[in-house]
Amino acid sequence: KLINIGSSPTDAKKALEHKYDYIVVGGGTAGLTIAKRLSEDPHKKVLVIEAGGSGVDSDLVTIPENSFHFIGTDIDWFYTTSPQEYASNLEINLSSGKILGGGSAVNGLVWITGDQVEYDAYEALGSPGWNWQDMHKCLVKAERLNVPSTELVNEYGFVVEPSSHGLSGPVDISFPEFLPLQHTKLIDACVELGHPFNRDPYSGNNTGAYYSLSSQTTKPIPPSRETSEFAYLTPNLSSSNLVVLSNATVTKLDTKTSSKQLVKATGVEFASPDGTSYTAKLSTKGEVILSAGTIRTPQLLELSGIGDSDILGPLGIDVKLDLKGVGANFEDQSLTIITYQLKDGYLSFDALGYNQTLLAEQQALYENTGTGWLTFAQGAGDMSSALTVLTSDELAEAEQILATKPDSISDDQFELIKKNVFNGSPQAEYIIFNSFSGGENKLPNTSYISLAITHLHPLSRGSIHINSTSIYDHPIIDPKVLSTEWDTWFLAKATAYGRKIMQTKAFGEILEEEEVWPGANTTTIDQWIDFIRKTVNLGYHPIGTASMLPREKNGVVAADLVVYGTSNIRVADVSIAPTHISAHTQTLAYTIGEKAAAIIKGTSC
Ligand SMILES: Cc1cc2nc3c(=O)[nH]c(=O)nc-3n(C[C@H](O)[C@H](O)[C@H](O)COP(=O)(O)OP(=O)(O)OC[C@H]3O[C@@H](n4cnc5c(N)ncnc54)[C@H](O)[C@@H]3O)c2cc1C
Repeated sequence: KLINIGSSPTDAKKALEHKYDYIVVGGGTAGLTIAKRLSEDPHKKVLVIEAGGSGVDSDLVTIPENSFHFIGTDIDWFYTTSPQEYASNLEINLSSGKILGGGSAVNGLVWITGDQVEYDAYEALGSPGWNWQDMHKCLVKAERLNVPSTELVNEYGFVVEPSSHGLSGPVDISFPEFLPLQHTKLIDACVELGHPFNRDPYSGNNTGAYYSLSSQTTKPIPPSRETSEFAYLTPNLSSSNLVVLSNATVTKLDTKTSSKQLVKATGVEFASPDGTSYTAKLSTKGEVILSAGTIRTPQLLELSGIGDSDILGPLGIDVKLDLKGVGANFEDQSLTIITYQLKDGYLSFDALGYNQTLLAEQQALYENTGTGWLTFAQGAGDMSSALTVLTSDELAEAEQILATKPDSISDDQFELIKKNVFNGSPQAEYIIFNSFSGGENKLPNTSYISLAITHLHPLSRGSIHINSTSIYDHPIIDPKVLSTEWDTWFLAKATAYGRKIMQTKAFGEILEEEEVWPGANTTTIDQWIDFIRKTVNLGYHPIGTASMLPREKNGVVAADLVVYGTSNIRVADVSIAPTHISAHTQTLAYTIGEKAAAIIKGTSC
């Protein structure tokens, strides 16, 4: 049952007369996954409390090409970082979905998994059962692969290995019905430069150029973005033991300390949009599952008195549990953009802004036939290892830089990442943004494209901590982006290599020769570093603030996802990921949701 507490407070009050076996805080990607799976036991009552509303009737959500259009709207938490000391004091946008489905309702729809060694690292860092094999099974359980039609295969050359995917899970994944020429050119360009073409990047080896699936449906027409709401909640609205309260913002957990000196949650406090306070209660053996995402999960723990006493004490918060790792070990990938103008006769999505006839045509095509530009999702990319991006001289320089561990990161995380830099697993991702996505002096009525370059495994680690006792104040988000020599040097080199990709014969057919951004004057490593320090972005893939690590290594949860020092509080969202994967993170969120449910039920995926 879905109850909007803003419009149906009476129904909400009635639902709150019950005690729940599980209260899931946050109905986002992982949260709705775990809630649905837990509710499969008809004897368990499950309550989800979500700050946002439903995305069912929102074009911003359902139309695939609208991803990123949510930024600044009322379905965006609209965070920015604190001024970044090593990046020209930039306050970098880190928008996040405030809606049922969370990130899955607003993201870029890219559906991709990382390299096997990156998942195995979770186990190596101290969490038995968290490895590629087990985690991949959980992802497969979530997936419903739509095998591409012969027409799509013939038109774009899409390849997919069904054996790497689930065919009957709740989450529809498909190739987009339309892939712009500039995206297929990325694959041609990378192959021209000698990168491998990877037929099955979902096998645990994702290195090379590849076609990527996206989280969208194929039927009915028109295709829709797939979200955790549409996949896990909408088909199960009639389940009597699954209640979802929307437009309800959790303010803190109610806890007591048990005789064993463990903190025990007894319920959850939350508020409706008009400020009315409510309490949801747990049954005696009940559990709270925090799935509020990397930014809000540590905030809620801290507001509930669980966190670093040096941070909570000065704010006057009663410290229930001194847990230093809460909000620490925060990591995001870092991203730069270079921009080129398309030759006359070629169009990018910029044209939807200056050509109203084209926009109307594409809207009609989408509505009537389910094809065309509005079905767009990435569809193509390249994961490059350091061995591809760097010359042999540069690899020698990389060894020198990595001879010293920066203070930001733990010994074992550093050693794992360093090993992977030289063993050929991906360190940089290249994807096309099909519009003018970075730069100055944009000409009217002109189509551009940008190349987005992502450093997948930075060594910088930052933090997310509260600075007030109110849930409504954003926490301080400090990724410490580019704070290590490696992060700065490698991103600069990877960005310079991006220019090589854009200067291939493949792209020469469709791009004007002159680079629009940063432009031909940027050539030396110092100039590239200057460029990235002035323009760096984050990957919108924040992780790590409730890390699944040993407690003494800034861990917050153990392998069973129970918060250290508590008896019935678990975390299940991407904040538990201790280090990054070479991928976008929605597959990780669904994996965590499925695996967390299996752990709680005492089964496996
Ligand atoms: C702009 C953008 C683009 C992205 N692009 C891609 C992509 O193309 N491919 C990909 O794989 N990944 C992408 N990602 C990342 C991916 O979507 C996220 O990593 C993933 O969805 C996170 O899942 P989660 O369950 O950890 O958190 P979320 O899905 O963010 O869920 C957290 C939920 O908790 C709710 N919540 C928070 N605080 C409270 C509170 N106090 N009370 C009640 N509810 C609360 C939120 O509203 C939200 O619904 C993108 C993310 C963004 C923001």
